[in-house]
Amino acid sequence: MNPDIVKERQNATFNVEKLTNILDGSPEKTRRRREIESMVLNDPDFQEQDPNFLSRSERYDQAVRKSAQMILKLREFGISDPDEIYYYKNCVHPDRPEPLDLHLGMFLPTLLNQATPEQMDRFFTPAWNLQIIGTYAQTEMGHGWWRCSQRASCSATTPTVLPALTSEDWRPQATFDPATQEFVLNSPTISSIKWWPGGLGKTSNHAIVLAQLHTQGNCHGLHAFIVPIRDMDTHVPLPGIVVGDIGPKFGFSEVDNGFLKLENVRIPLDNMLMKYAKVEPDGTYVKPPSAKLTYGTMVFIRSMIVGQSALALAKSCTIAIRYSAVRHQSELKPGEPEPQILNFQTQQHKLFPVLATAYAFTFVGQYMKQTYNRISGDIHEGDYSGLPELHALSAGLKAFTTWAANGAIEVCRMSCGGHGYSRSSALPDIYVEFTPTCTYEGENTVMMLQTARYLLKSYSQARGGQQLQGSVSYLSRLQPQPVSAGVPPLNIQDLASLVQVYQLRAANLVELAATSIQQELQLRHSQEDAWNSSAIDLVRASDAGLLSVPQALQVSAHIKELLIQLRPNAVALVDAFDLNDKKLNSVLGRYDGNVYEHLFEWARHSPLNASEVPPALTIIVIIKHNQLIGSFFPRSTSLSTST
Ligand SMILES: CCCCCCCCCCCCCCCCCCCCCCCC(=O)SCCNC(=O)CCNC(=O)[C@H](O)C(C)(C)COP(=O)(O)OP(=O)(O)OC[C@H]1O[C@@H](n2cnc3c(N)ncnc32)[C@H](O)[C@@H]1OP(=O)(O)O
Ligand SMILES: Cc1cc2nc3c(=O)[nH]c(=O)nc-3n(C[C@H](O)[C@H](O)[C@H](O)COP(=O)(O)OP(=O)(O)OC[C@H]3O[C@@H](n4cnc5c(N)ncnc54)[C@H](O)[C@@H]3O)c2cc1C
Repeated sequence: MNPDIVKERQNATFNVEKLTNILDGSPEKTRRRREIESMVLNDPDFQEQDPNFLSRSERYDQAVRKSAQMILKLREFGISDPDEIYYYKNCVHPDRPEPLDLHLGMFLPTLLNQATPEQMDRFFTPAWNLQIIGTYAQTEMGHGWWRCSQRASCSATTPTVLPALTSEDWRPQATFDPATQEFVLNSPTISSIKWWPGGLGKTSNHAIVLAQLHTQGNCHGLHAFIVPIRDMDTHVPLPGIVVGDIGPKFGFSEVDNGFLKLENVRIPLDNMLMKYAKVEPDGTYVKPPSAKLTYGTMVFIRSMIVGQSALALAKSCTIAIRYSAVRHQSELKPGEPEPQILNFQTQQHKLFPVLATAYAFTFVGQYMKQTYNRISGDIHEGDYSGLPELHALSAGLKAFTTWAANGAIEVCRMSCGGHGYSRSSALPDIYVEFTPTCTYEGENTVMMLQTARYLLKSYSQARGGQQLQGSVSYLSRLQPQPVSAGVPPLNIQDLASLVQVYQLRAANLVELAATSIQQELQLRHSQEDAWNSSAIDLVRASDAGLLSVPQALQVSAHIKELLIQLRPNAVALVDAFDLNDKKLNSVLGRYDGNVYEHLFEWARHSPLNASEVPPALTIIVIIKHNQLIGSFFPRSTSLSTST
């Protein structure tokens, strides 16, 4: 154990185990989490080669092998609680998305939420047993954006009358053919080819495909269809299915994100998910109680991503803070030993806010999950009243927490200096695997605009005298104040006072956006144009804060005090996240702090070190021997035979 890190733990002023129990929810939950963790981490079937030293295809193969083992073990150990599945999966594939994520995270949940009992028997049971492997295909090459309900322009005609049609007409179509009781699915244009779905490229044999429903000559907007894409025995693509991998990406190397072109693919009537909307055998369309129910799985994942932001931050600051406790640099005072870099105020100012945010997001993630479970329970009982708030909250928190975490991971990486750039630190991987959360499940700006839409509606209800409930109740209670009204009193030591100032600021910003829309409406006479011209106000918090200059200085001084208070407990606070070394997989973030010897050991495994003279360098040796440089170089291929 590194002596610095031992000393850090001795100096801590609280019981780490108790805090871990609070983060987990209870001592029993901590015990169970550790039990699951040891099932995976001590299981030889999950041994792996360090993916940093593998090619993409090797990474994919290794991930598929581990995922298949995972499904067998989940079954063997009878693990079926979604939280426990999620936890088990995160231990099997720490920090890395894997080919079955979409199957577990979106295919199964969409069936649970939108399939009829008959469809549950036909699809969910085999999917749970991994006979059916599914993905969720919404995004297309030309559009990530969909409308859940029918628009007047939605048409089933061919592209000969292009000017009269909108982009929605060129999305994938599912046209009901009553003669055969089948839907015929087509991707009418290149841009309507499904693009991005995880596990689609090579792994899945079924896809939930989102397409425009056409029946009896009418278009009814976006609906979900279960489409078999590969033969269940041979895994070869079925007729009319053009499918494959979209190629290497920034990260997600283990995942076969794919493309899918549908060419007159026929599926039976009862492959449309019909818990809510229905098509009768004669083609009659039965409306769902709410068109937005089609988007239910996205709300589920958005809610889950809030907790993922917390986990990514917890990992990043554990690595950076432990490393900062064992790394020594420079001299604070001439002649004295080099201090731990964690003693530099600037290092604390980088890392302690990240630590605080990791804690805050952990609790926000728990709140989001509880809210999701409560409101989706109501929805299952037929009460849809909570849906708008759930949508606005999950969209807004998904965007806010992923943006914040995305930036903070990079702060942690840079705070580790050069070693943060090495893949051995794990920080580059955490970043590349996390950053697409800002894009997928709804691009963040688009999600913020959805939340803004809800806030503006709530604002106008509050101005109309309604008493609002839930997360927007502050809009009923607070009267937005013009900046000229002066600054509100603030006690920065008092949480209630801080919350009040935040609420007032939020109310002011909503008012600002509403005013902008009103002004734009007078100029542009179209609600949509006025909305777009006010989008910056809608999305971005304005620069006008509510604090006076002396208050802002007071905050700054208080932050410095807090840094000093936190310093002795910094390592203990990250220890409380209880991230096992194998799960963290970071040379810099090791629990024992023995960084340098393991950094050296790790580097020796680099494939480039497999031989002292890599084969490619033999050409240099040959060139040297023959003293062949300059004009001879282009003919070097024939030179190798000359020695
Ligand atoms: C027994 C065992 C059980 C086992 C279960 C298994 C569980 C196991 C769990 C274990 C988990 C394992 C691991 C999981 C890991 C998961 C990793 C996942 C990786 C994810 C990869 C990414 C996948 C994707 O990206 S999928 C594609 C996502 N795409 C999007 O998100 C597109 C975004 N676009 C949209 O949402 C829409 O197009 C939108 C909202 C931008 C515009 O739509 P529309 O035009 O219809 O809206 P508006 O006109 O603006 O509004 C109309 C109206 O509707 C309201 N509204 C919009 N959306 C919603 C919604 N979602 N819900 C409710 N309401 C909505 C909107 O507010 C408007 O309301 P008004 O009242 O009219 O104002
Ligand atoms: C790693 C990864 C995995 C994915 N997995 C899946 C999957 O499994 N299944 C699936 O269906 N999809 C998947 N996706 C696709 C993902 O859901 C989409 O990329 C995402 O919804 C964003 O859509 P887009 O790419 O069309 O972005 P765009 O909407 O084209 O966004 C580009 C820019 O335009 C701006 N913009 C767009 N619309 C508006 C607007 N109305 N107002 C203001 N600004 C706007 C955005 O803010 C952004 O800056 C995945 C994507 C990634 C990166």
